[in-house]
Order: sequence, then C-alpha cells, then structure tokens
Amino acid sequence: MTTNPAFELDGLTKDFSGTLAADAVSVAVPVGSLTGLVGPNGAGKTTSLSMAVGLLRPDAGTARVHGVDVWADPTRAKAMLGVLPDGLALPERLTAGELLRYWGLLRGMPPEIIAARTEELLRILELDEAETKGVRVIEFSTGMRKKIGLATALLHAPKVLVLDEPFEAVDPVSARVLRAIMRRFVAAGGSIVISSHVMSLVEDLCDRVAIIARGQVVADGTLDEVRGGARLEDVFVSLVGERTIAEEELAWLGS
Ligand SMILES: Nc1ncnc2c1ncn2[C@@H]1O[C@H](COP(=O)(O)OP(=O)(O)OP(=O)(O)O)[C@@H](O)[C@H]1O
Repeated sequence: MTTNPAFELDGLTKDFSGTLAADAVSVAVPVGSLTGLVGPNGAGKTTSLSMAVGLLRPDAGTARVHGVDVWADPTRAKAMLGVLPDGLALPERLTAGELLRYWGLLRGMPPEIIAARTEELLRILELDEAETKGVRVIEFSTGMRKKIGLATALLHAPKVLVLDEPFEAVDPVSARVLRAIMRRFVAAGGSIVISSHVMSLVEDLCDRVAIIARGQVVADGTLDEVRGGARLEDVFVSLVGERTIAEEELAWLGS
C-alpha cells in the first residue's frame, strides 16, 4: 500500500509576462517530514508556495494536501493547511487576541475552542503581555507579526504547515520557541514545509531539503542525500552559482 505524501507540488509553473518564476516545480513532503525549501533571492520559492496553497493560480501543475487537490477542492484542502504567507496582510486595528478570534470564527470554529487555543498560543508565543496592554497589530514589530501569523496558521490544528520565511526578523529566543512548536507539530503527526535562506537553521531543523534556483528544483531529497557529506551551504552555493566581488568593484568605498 502506498501512502500519499502529506503535501505534493506537482509541475507547478508560473510565467509573469516573460519571467518564468516557477518552471515545473515538483516537491513531495512525506507525512511527518519537516522539509526545507531553499534558494537564492528571486528563485521562485514564494511563487511556488503561493501556488501550492491556493493563493496564486498556476499556469500549469497542481498541488495536493493528503491527496486532495488544492485547486479542484480548495475547501477540503485548505481545512488541512496552515499557511504563513510571505508579507502577510493582517487586520491592523485588531489586537492579537481579537485577530485570532476573528480568524477562528471565519473558519467556523466554536468560540470556546478559539478562546482556549488563543490564550495558549499568545502565552507560548509571548504575545500575551501585548494583549493585556491592548497593543494593536499596527504597532507590532516584524517579529511579532511573524508570531501572530504563525498563531493564525496553527489555530485550526491543520495537518500540514506551510511557512514562508518563518524565522525572518525573529529574535533567537523566539526562534527557539518556533522551532520547538514545529518539532512538537511534527511529533504529533503533522508535516511542515518552510522556506528559508538560513542554511544552518535548515540543517538543524529539517529532515528533507529541496533547493530551487531560477524557478527549477535542482536538488531534492533527505538532508544527507542533498548534502552528500558536505555542508548544505557549500552544496547550495555550488548549485546556484557563486557571486564574487572583483577587486575593482566598489573601489569608491572608503575613497
Ligand atoms: N507578482 C509578480 N509579478 C511579476 N513578477 C513576479 C511577481 N512575483 C514574483 N515575480 C518574479 O518571479 C521571480 C521569483 O520570485 P519569488 O518571490 O517567487 O522568489 P523567492 O525565491 O521567494 O525570492 P526571495 O528569497 O527573494 O523572497 C522573481 O524574478 C520575481 O521578480
């Protein structure tokens, strides 16, 4: 018997008026895996993940969550997905608690479950003090925004988490909390895909990695398969190409 992957990107393609941002991107996230999607700036990570979670319509290809097609059956697929998108737009006038309540009600969750999970999430993510003071999202730091974004992704207890740059602007103490949450999520049978530029973090956290460059998947497998005994950063640089600065470039600096 074969088991469906938890999450499957299958030939996802997007052409932005001549810029092929994603060129038949296929990545499978097995059940219980924490998969890192890494690639240089502009490689197509956000484009691929946005298509995979139903936020951006692909030109070709599809994505499946536990076998359910995200574009053919979005209601069922999205009930299983928790998403932290890049540049998440949040209702700025709400506090974190109000936002989670609003989000939960939109998802049709019972109010008492929303209240209990909100209290716990705000406490664990250390947003409870801001909540007590009535701080609104508009006043949040970038790291606080990431955290409330993660809380909204977790609130309905999804099976698959898709997190675009979850550690961006998050301080080291909070990053530990985020890592612990992710490990707990996977230990409880969930599956995660994160995009990140931070290779050490991917090596520490992920059991699988896919490297994407110029819209194409150039390596994909377990962390050890992709590393092949080297450091992930070295494999990454050799696959995506190194940019060095010639002697004469930036000569005006310090002149
Ligand atoms: N809405 C859009 N319209 C036109 N081009 C776009 C759009 N979104 C992305 N692109 C282009 O598609 C390519 C891939 O961008 P994308 O944001 O997916 O990369 P990324 O790997 O997430 O980059 P980063 O690590 O810098 O966030 C880039 O060349 C980008 O300029």
